[in-house]
Amino acid sequence: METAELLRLFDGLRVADVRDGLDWAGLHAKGTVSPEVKPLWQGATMTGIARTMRLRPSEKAVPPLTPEEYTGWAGRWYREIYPNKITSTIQQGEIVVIQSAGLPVGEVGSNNSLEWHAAGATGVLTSGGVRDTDECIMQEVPIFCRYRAQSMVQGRVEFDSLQVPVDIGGVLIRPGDIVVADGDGVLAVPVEHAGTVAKYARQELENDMRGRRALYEKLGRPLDASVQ
Ligand SMILES: O=C([O-])CC(=O)C(=O)O
Ligand SMILES: [Mg+2]
Repeated sequence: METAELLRLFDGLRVADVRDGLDWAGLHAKGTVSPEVKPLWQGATMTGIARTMRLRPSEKAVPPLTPEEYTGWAGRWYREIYPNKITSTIQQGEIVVIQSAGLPVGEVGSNNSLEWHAAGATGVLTSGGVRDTDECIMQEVPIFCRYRAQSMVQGRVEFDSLQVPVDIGGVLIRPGDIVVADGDGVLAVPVEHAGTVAKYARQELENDMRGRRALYEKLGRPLDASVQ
């Protein structure tokens, strides 16, 4: 299925609906990412196609360096050990999905998340840390992460690979799978089940909208986008 068609199928579906769709498709045990992975800011939502990157902890020793030497050494780390291979590969409607090295490091920050967004990514999902969080929140790129962090990557994290299956909060996410995230957390739909899952998720959403719309009317409450 084409990206545009997949995105159309999942357009407007809440995490709760997609969870139900997975159940209806017999996938009770699949999809739900650990609730430790949360939106960085209240109101963040995103739906997109996974473009994955795996990072790994480094065991390279940091040599004794003067601050002047450190500038060059850190720059080399970003060129040689942690090269930015992902930005130029991003397609419109994708979500950058990062299997973190799992260290107290901000592998995602206000700069790279905005760069990925400018390249077409709808949002960012990481099993690890984010830094520059106040700016990330101000920039309003949807980011879902496990924790906040402070450190840069040099001396700590190495690039491993692009477009490999990754583990995000106990869920295997493969390149091309559909990621849906909102205030209820994150889930991933295996792409081969996308049609069935979206169909029953849509049925759940429409039933729910009808039910809540009737309650809105009974309460004399003005209708909003969630019920029409
Ligand atoms: O420099 C990094 O690797 C992460 C970061 O702070 C940013 O992208 O803003
Ligand atoms: Mg930064």
